[in-house]
Amino acid sequence: MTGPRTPAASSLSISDLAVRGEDGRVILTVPALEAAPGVSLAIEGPSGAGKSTFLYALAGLVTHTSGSIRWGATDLLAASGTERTRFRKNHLGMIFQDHLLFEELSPLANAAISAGYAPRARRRAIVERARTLLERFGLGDVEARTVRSFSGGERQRIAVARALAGNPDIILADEPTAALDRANADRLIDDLAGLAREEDRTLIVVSHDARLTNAMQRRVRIADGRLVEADAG
Ligand SMILES: Nc1ncnc2c1ncn2[C@@H]1O[C@H](COP(=O)(O)OP(=O)(O)OP(=O)(O)O)[C@@H](O)[C@H]1O
Repeated sequence: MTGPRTPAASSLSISDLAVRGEDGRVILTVPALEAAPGVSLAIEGPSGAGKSTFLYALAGLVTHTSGSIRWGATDLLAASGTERTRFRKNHLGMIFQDHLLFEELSPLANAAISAGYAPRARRRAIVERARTLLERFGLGDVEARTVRSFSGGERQRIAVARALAGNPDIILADEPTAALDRANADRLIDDLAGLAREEDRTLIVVSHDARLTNAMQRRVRIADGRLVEADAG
């Protein structure tokens, strides 16, 4: 028996999106954007163009919006605050510029933080996946030290492990390589792009790093607060 098909939560469809700032000024418009589940997509554009605003909008974290952002059957902008929170918990992994790690906790406790509010049956899997990801990212001492004593690059990788530990369908990342030297950036790109590809996750990154944007299947550009397709690949 097959029931009615619901679109995968990670298929994205945007129409007539406008985001306003606190002063009422429109800071971003996205006339239309469609992305299939499992795609990797780079968002490029000059500083102040609206890239971070777009990423926050995709996570349902902005107010003063009109139009629609659909992830599968969920219209994020029409959803209540509770529904948005639930959607984020169930489907999104976010890597934002300020990592907001808990300084007093170990890398493992940080990476597995979502286990604390996940259903009991999922907790062990989250902790184990967090541990596996930290190992894959080359981090030692994952329980012995607090994150305060880890370097910028290591903290970045802990933040990535945290975003991925809950097995999200959708990963949103804002300048994930910004604080890293070339070697660490390249390693993170391989890890992030590799995991997304192997596991068929939708990955959307904002970045000025050409190596990272070139590793994505599609690139779009935001210029003067408006999203335009740069390269449909
Ligand atoms: N809540 C807000 N109210 C008013 N203006 C805002 C608000 N949020 C962002 N802006 C403005 O909107 C513009 C886009 O900001 P955003 O952070 O999205 O740019 P960006 O492309 O990510 O830039 P960067 O590459 O420098 O991080 C900026 O001019 C910013 O000051």
